[in-house]
Amino acid sequence: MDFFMSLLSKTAASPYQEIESEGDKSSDVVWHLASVSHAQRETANGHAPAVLWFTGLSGSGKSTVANAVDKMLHDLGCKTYVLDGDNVRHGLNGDLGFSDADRVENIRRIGEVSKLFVDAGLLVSTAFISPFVEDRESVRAQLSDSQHSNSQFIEVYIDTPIEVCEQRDPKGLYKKARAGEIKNFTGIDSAYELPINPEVHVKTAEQSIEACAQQVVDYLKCNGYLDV
Ligand SMILES: Nc1ncnc2c1ncn2[C@@H]1O[C@H](COP(=O)(O)OS(=O)(=O)O)[C@@H](OP(=O)(O)O)[C@H]1O
Ligand SMILES: Nc1ncnc2c1ncn2[C@@H]1O[C@H](COP(=O)(O)OP(=O)(O)O)[C@@H](O)[C@H]1O
Repeated sequence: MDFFMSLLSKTAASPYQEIESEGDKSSDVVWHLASVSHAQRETANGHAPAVLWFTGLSGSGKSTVANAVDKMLHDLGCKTYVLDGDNVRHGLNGDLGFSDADRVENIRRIGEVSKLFVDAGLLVSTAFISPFVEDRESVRAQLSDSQHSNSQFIEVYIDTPIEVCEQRDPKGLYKKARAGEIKNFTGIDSAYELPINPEVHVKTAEQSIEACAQQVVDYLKCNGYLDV
């Protein structure tokens, strides 16, 4: 450690940057600047980083379309990853349930994780109901203070009528919710706030899974994300 510190002290710029403390948080926490720049990562990857933020009801098709998009982008040579509600709730967010407060915390943590993936240069797809406008906009705001010309937050509204979701019912959850066995179920006794101006609006009841995924990839192509 001493060896590295002495090396660092010989370099012109310090890799440490003080950050303003919020409230009573410790001001002893400093930000360590990265030695590989965002531009270097973009050049190496051949694409810009971003989060494709899929939002929609349970059964709307978030996971299905997100994974289809992930496969298409991977096949194009992009660095990608999918963060899925069902998986993340087993690990990182295993302590959270489905009250409004827990959903807010769920999305806050996913927002932070997404930001790290974007910082690492990836095209990350997230598949969470994320029912509240304020929380989605908060993640958007966190990803807007970058040096990139393109926005790093792309909201993908998976728009599927609840009747269709309920008919699909891939996990049998609507049936349980209607029977009163699951409380606070989104669209039944818990709110879903519609996206106001999503970058991509996908109607899964009107087109195939492949066409839905292609619509998202086309957005990236048309907006310069894949042309670095
Ligand atoms: N009460 C209730 N309401 C909604 N969904 C429920 C509930 N209980 C369990 N599940 C299952 O959890 C998945 C949703 O988790 P998310 O993390 O995406 O939810 S949220 O964004 O915090 O609202 C959701 O997955 P998807 O079907 O993939 O959306 C369900 O499988
Ligand atoms: N065009 C489509 N887009 C996405 N999913 C579709 C489509 N048509 C049918 N489905 C089916 O709907 C279900 C969606 O489930 P899932 O992707 O788990 O939704 P969510 O992640 O939103 O809960 C899957 O069984 C999928 O095969």
